[in-house]
Amino acid sequence: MSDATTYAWLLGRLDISSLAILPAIANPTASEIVGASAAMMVILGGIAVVAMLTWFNWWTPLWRDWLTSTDHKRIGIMYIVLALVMMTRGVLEGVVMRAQQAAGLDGGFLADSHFAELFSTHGTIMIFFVAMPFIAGVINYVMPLQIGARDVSFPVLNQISLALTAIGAALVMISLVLGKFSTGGWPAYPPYTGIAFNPGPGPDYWIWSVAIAGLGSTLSGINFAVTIYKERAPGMKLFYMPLFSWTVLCTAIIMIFAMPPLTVATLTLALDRYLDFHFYTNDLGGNMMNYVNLFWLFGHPEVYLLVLPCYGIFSEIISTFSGKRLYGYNSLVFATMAISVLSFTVWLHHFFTMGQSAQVNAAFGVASMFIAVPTGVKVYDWMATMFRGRIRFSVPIVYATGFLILFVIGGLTGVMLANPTISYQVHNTLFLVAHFHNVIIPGVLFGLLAGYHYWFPKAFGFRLNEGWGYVAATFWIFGFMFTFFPLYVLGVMGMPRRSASYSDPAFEPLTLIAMCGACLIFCALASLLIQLRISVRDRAQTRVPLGDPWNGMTLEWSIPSPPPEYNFAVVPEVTARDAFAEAKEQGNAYPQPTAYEDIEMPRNTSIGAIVLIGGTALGLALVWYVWWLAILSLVVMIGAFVARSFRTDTHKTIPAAEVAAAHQAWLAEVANASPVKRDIETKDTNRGLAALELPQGAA
Ligand code: HEA
Ligand code: HEM
Ligand SMILES: [Cu+2]
Repeated sequence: MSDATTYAWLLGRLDISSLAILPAIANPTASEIVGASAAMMVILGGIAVVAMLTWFNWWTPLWRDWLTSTDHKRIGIMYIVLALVMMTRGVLEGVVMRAQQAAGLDGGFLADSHFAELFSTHGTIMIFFVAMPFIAGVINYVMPLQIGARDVSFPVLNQISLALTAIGAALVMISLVLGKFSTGGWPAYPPYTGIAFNPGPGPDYWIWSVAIAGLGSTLSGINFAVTIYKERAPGMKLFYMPLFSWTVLCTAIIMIFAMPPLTVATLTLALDRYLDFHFYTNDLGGNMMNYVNLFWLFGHPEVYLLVLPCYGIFSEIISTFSGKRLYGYNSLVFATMAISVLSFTVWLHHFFTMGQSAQVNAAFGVASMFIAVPTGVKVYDWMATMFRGRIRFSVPIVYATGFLILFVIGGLTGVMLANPTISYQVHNTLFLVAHFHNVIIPGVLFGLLAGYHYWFPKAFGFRLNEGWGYVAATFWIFGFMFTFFPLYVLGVMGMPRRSASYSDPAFEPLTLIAMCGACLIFCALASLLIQLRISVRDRAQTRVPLGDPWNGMTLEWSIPSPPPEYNFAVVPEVTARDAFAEAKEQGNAYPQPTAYEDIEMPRNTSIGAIVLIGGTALGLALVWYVWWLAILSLVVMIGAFVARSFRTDTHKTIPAAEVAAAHQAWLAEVANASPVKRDIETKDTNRGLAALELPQGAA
């Protein structure tokens, strides 16, 4: 018996040849060296993190304050850190792909299969492990504060959702070091992901990372929706909610209904691969078109799930920095609802060319175009909000302006694609790639970055550096335009998406411009990192402990920065929309409470960490056929859940006296803050400062 079979029970199909670095040593082609360097970056990055945690003695605080925390704010921050780490990889992959295509006339430096792996990981990472966790993070941080809640409805479930998302991200990272990832694109269509075409571990990595993270998103959706229905502060009717919270509610409902089709698609694909089922094969009654339908039944609502909360972020930012209440609040809410419902009626526009009748195509084409109507309503509402506002041109509104101009272009090319006859011409060309980056980058990414800039002072008590903020935003906007506008032209010229190389020299100049654009985007990412570093260094000068750095209108600005664990010392009574702005107008922004009560908060728990470790082991075991490990990790996780269900001391009480002391100290700080100091705290830029009112009515 060979060594491999001797150890098969122990390591499944994992053996020394699975190490991604080895081929680069045996056969150092450019492609292998790029792959091996990426693997080394993951390994060295991992070692660096462990070394840093040990050197600074950060293991205990990491465990006590973060990994076991059930506080929605900390969970939100961890989601965002995860998203930023994964974004670094996603952007680097984008740059490498653009370099490959720029050099791709009759060749390039990457092997075809390596390029295929790159667009598959890039798409998967950007959607599932950048956009989704970033959104989940912002929602987690902001939504409970906006509705006057002390936490989400199910804090422990929240921790588990984060763990499930992190498992997916971990599996994609591990695939750089052990084995290869799928080559089937982010939708992982069979037959490319079928066992006959690709028997390796790649599609299995995709299946388990997406299935596990998708489960986390379903649970998050339930958690967010229940929180909004059940935890609003007294008096906060649904139509008093800030617009961001409204978009969260609609997104949560989309999550609840759109994630299950993805779960079904991934798990049936797994059944095909693991147990020789024939859902998506040509023989034995299978039909791979069913996969395509199921995937886009999820995939289309998914893109609105991503963009709706960002519409919410832009709504908050545009109104705050225009110094005006939102124009057309009701129409914005109804437009959000309309988009959520319509998002479930258009999935077929992703495969107009799959052979259904012209009538069916026409129906879905028209339905897709309908979405332009509520979206247009929103665009006009935002413009009307800015109209005659005293606009403070701070970093978040730079992103918002970039969004308004660029997103409309991306939306309009979407409407073009919704016309089946046009789709027949440009489907699966770079025109499509340009369309979706044109909606996702200005719409989703700019929204999240604007939100990051806007709420950062709330979360950490000091501002992000403005100068580097402008630099990053400018790089993003111009980098985006240089990278993706040429792709519209390339698409119309007929260059297919997902091509590692091409033979038509006419494509070359535009691919070169796109590569330069990608380098600008890389500079944008670097600027964000520099900005963070500098902001942390200078934090003493940019502190905003009073908690209202932008002259905000909603409840999250009415509490200290960073907020206490329980958010609100006394849960506020809400009597109107824009509750904090209203209170300021009435001179009652910081009321003196009549009494304080004990506050009950959930205790820390290690269940999330157990799920993280157990789930990662389970995922790896399934990918590599290590059955004993799969069973063991399942048993451990189930055991942990059973054990937890016996615990009775799941909550702790924060005594009223402690809450009162902290709150009174802060109120005194607010009251003592001279107008000058408050002015400094509200002075994000010098522009338009005259329009600012200082917080009034401090107790
Ligand atoms: C955030 C993500 C996002 C958003 C918001 C959108 C928005 C839209 N998308 Fe896009 N789309 C994607 C992400 C997104 N898309 C992705 C990822 C893919 C490809 C996936 C893949 O294959 O890998 C894709 C692919 C895709 C296709 C498939 C094409 C093909 O495969 O051949 C189609 C076809 O109909 C389409 C249509 C639309 C439409 C009609 C909108 C509309 O919602 C746009 C509405 C907005 C506006 C129109 C602008 C503002 C409106 C006004 C100013 C009012 C005036 C305008 C009019 C009256 C027209 N999209
Ligand atoms: C930041 C700079 C980015 C660059 C340079 C970039 C570049 C690219 C490139 C070169 C491709 C392959 C195009 C092809 O098929 O020929 C691609 C595909 C893709 N990108 Fe990006 N991208 C970026 C950001 C994003 C973001 C932010 C998202 C989503 C949140 C995203 C989602 C996708 C998806 C879903 C695909 C399709 C993958 C597939 O074909 O299956 N990208 N990108
Ligand atoms: Cu769609």
